[in-house]
Amino acid sequence: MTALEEHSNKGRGAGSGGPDTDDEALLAVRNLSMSFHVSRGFLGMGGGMTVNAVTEVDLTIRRGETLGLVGESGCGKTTLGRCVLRAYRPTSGSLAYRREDGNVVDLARLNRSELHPYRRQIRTIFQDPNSSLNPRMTVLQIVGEPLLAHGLARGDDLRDRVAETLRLVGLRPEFMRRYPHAFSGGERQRIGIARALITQPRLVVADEAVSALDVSVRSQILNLLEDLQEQFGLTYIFVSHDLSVIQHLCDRVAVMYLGRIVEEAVTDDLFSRPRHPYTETLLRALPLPDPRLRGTKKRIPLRGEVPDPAQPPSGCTFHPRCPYAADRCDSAEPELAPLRGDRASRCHYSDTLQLMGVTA
Ligand SMILES: Nc1ncnc2c1ncn2[C@@H]1O[C@H](COP(=O)(O)OP(=O)(O)OP(=O)(O)O)[C@@H](O)[C@H]1O
Repeated sequence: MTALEEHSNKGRGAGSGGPDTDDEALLAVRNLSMSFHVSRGFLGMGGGMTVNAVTEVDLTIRRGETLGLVGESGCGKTTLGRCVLRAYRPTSGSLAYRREDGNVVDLARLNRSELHPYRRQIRTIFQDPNSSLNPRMTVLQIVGEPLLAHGLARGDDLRDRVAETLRLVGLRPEFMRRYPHAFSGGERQRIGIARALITQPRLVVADEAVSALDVSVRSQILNLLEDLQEQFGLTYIFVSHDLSVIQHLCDRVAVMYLGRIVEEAVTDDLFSRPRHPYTETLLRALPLPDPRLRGTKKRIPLRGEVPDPAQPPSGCTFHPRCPYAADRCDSAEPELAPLRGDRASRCHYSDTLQLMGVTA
């Protein structure tokens, strides 16, 4: 197998936000699964079990867009993000990444050295700016390190590029001599963003990138991310629990439940007309600042917990918590089926249910 796998780009449209032939697709995630083997009991003497953290995910990320990933804790958002970053090697499936020269390479099949050039193109912003920055490194070392690692700059050139990137994220270049403890949470997150952007990436995975910040700082960082996206044509995958952040920032949203995408839609459509019962209950369980949504229907809490992914329910995995579950739902597993209007839902009854709990 060669490092560069030309991808035939044929086929699967449903639930992928468009067919693979979409020239705007920067990354086409296809049939991607990631399982972990977990040992049980003292020194693993209780045997092992398999946790299917991500199951058969299809998702297309288009150039220049922000795709939101939402779902309760444990639904597989972080694992999916880490597969895209190739921090994990997926158990199966492909990650068809369109390179700058137009060729497509399957990142899922590359080994460590083959992945190296792509690591500067696909970067991450960490969640917690307090723990993700090495306290013993100066800002110059932290922000400049990826340039050194990729052999892109050194010496004065490196210093100049760090200064320029600090300016871009709203920090003074002279800050490069300081250590992380000298900065506030918001400033540290700006340092983390500078570190992610210094290699001029094309795709940025931001996993709960603003959730550790105060509300006022949060909106400044979100505005910064939007400005940087506009300036550099960045593509974002934005993972968040916070639906108001997702609603504000994202062009499209994919909702995950127990490792699978259960609904995908353009942000406004998803928030105003959810088509999967899980999306509807998520929206109705959480307070939303959008006045269009607030107070239109009463809030209902989500019933029960997310089931153990090592022992998922039969049929539709959401059926034990679904307010609309019917007989068929506990035996037959629904597909992620395309609906009208560039959206998809994994529910037997998406076409017939009146999920209008959110808007009047
Ligand atoms: N390294 C690992 N080893 C074993 N199980 C794991 C590992 N990482 C994640 N899991 C399991 O995979 C499932 C999905 O976890 P993941 O962290 O991706 O979900 P999440 O939606 O990002 O949750 P959160 O919002 O809490 O981060 C969970 O059941 C989790 O316990």
